[in-house]
Amino acid sequence: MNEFDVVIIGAGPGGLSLAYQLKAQDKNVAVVEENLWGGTCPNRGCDPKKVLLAAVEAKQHNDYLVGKGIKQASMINWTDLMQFEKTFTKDVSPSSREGLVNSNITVYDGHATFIDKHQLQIDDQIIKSKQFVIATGQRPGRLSIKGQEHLKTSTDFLKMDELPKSIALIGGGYIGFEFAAIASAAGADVHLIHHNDRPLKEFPSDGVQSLIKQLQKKGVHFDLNIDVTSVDHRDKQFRLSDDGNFNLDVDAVFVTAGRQANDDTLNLNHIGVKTDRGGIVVNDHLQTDVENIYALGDVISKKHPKLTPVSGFEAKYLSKELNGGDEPIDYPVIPTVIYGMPKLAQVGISIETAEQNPEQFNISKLDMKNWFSYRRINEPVAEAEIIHEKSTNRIVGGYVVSSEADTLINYLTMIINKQMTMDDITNEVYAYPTEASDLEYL
Ligand SMILES: Cc1cc2nc3c(=O)[nH]c(=O)nc-3n(C[C@H](O)[C@H](O)[C@H](O)COP(=O)(O)OP(=O)(O)OC[C@H]3O[C@@H](n4cnc5c(N)ncnc54)[C@H](O)[C@@H]3O)c2cc1C
Ligand SMILES: NC(=O)c1ccc[n+]([C@@H]2O[C@H](COP(=O)([O-])OP(=O)(O)OC[C@H]3O[C@@H](n4cnc5c(N)ncnc54)[C@H](O)[C@@H]3O)[C@@H](O)[C@H]2O)c1
Repeated sequence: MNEFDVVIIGAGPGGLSLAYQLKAQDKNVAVVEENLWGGTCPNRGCDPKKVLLAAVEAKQHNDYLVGKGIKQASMINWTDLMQFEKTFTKDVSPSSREGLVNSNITVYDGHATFIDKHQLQIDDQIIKSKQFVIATGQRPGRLSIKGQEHLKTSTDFLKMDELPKSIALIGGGYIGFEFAAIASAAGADVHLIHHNDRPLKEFPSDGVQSLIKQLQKKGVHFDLNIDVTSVDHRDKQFRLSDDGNFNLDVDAVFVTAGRQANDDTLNLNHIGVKTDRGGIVVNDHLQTDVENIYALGDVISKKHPKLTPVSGFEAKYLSKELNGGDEPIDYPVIPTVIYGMPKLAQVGISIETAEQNPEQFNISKLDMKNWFSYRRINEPVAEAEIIHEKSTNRIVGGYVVSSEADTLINYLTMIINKQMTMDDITNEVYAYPTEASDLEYL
């Protein structure tokens, strides 16, 4: 029987990053993966999505300047775009696996389940380890409704060779908004269906309203307060209905109503690892209720967003923790972005908190549309709200809606984490004219 110091279950960004860091400490490490090596982000998540978005960004930047130096609006060819996307995804799994093998990290292909706290079953093999790290991520959630077998997932969306003429997305979260922006720019008639009137509830409502307005201008239909209860397949189309008068016929339906932690097929209850609705329960050392078993990334139940760099941060933390560290994990502020054209990004203290504490915080509302950076590209919307702490004159939070929101939010993240004051920011010299040289106006 093979015995290891640490076995990592799941070869996503979190598990892979940890494996290399532990190997660099001379630990005897194995990684188990049941599906594609590299995990969600590079195979069926962030990266293929952002390749599709490249065409959307190029199209929109072109179209903003029609009549201002550009002759005509451009069109996306979905088939070509998808072929380009596949050049990014096709080698990820073999090369991720090969990278581990070349670094003398043992790899196992198969589904892992625990026999006890020191033994793992992988199909018909059993391996032993002093410690385990569960890094099994999440999978697309399903909807228990009539005709649920007709619902496609985000994984299906990111590999479809042809773009359906009409698409429904059920669930107004990150994935629903991003796919709506991509599919509508590529020419599909898109319906985003949400069960209440507050999609993207973790984002500030003014920012969400601006984003919705822009997507509506591009033809996206928002069907709010609709609880879809059935999907019928008829005449090559799918009819979505609720228990009232809502009926919609489309060519394809995708469920984008949340993701489900991969914690339910590892035999965790049997060995005493606790889970809740959000995933595996860990303490502030990322340790489960079983002392030699840790967990990281999307599979854990946490208040922090489930994102690739957060899994990476937790992997870095665990590489120290499993090497004798004993500090609790201390997360920096984490930026979140809804990609599209425009993008919606936020970081730090929420607008809601700032509004509830006016003695502590100032909120500046900025309409940036006429700033040189945005006028130059003739961008129809560029706005932000920035929160300053009165006592220190420091930026502590904010959100941005614009095509450059991701760049600006990363600057804000650094400014907040490094506790820079407005004087610190304006004392730097930045390349001009750029989003960085705009920082002095915040
Ligand atoms: C459509 C989409 C777009 C996204 N876009 C972004 C983005 O723009 N930016 C961002 O930061 N994040 C984005 N995310 C989220 C990001 O992909 C995840 O946060 C990240 O992949 C989590 O990494 P992880 O290592 O925790 O888990 P994962 O990447 O999910 O990896 C877990 C791995 O464990 C394997 N596994 C599961 N169970 C077992 C088992 N029992 N035995 C063996 N192996 C097992 C799985 O097959 C998988 O490969 C997106 C996600 C999706 C779905
Ligand atoms: N840009 C990024 O960083 C990015 C992009 C995509 C995904 N992700 C990650 O993946 C996770 C999952 O994304 P997601 O969009 O699937 O989930 P989500 O949790 O962000 O959003 C799901 C939405 O669907 C709604 N919903 C639930 N049930 C519904 C129903 N029956 N009908 C209509 N609406 C319903 C929920 O209220 C919620 O607003 C995100 O939380 C994030 O961690 C990140």
